Amino acid sequence: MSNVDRDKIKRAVRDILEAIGENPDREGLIDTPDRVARMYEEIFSGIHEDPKDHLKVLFQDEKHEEMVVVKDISFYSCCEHHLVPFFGKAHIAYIPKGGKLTGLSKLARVIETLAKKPQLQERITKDAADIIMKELEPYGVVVVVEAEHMCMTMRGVKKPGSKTVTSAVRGIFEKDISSRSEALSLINMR
Ligand SMILES: Nc1nc2c(ncn2[C@@H]2O[C@H](COP(=O)(O)OP(=O)(O)OP(=O)(O)O)[C@@H](O)[C@H]2O)c(=O)[nH]1
Ligand SMILES: [Zn+2]
Repeated sequence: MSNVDRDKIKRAVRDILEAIGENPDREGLIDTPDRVARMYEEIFSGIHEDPKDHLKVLFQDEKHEEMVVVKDISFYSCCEHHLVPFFGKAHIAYIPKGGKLTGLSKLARVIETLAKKPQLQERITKDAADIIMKELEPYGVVVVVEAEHMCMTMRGVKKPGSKTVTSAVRGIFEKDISSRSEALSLINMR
């Protein structure tokens, strides 16, 4: 059972097409409201998921207490101000504690779930760091997100190629400058 009211989206998209002066009944647009409804259901599916549910997979027997970095996690999200895409890469470094090591893909899944709703880049960054801290209770976590916002490139201020970089630093990384530098250099290593 879907949580999305597809018929309501279809009606709204038809209204928008009319409002911009298009003919929603012309051949090329006739199925567009339905396509947009299905697309919204897909790209906003994170509204109905809890990102922390991905972090229940733990490898408790592995006593790995060294840094783990998953970088270049590509994501697509939608800016909550204009409902146009912003997209880029997220990088996560954490130091697991007490056997709370999670599956690598689960870190990417946290980003994926957070991205699939109307969002702010800062909120994805901060929420990912806070959820990992709460669920995995690691020594620390660093999340860096770099993205291009289409509301700044295709319209408005029109600055194609401009990138926004946000970071959230938690736990040991807040105070231990050498650990933080190691995490950031691993993230920046190409
Ligand atoms: N902090 C933050 N701002 C964002 C994000 N995505 C879009 N924005 C900004 O949200 C702001 C909305 O500004 P408004 O003045 O209300 O809207 P606007 O008239 O369309 O603004 P312009 O984009 O400057 O034309 C813009 O500065 C966008 O660049 C984001 O993820 N984080
Ligand atoms: Zn925007």
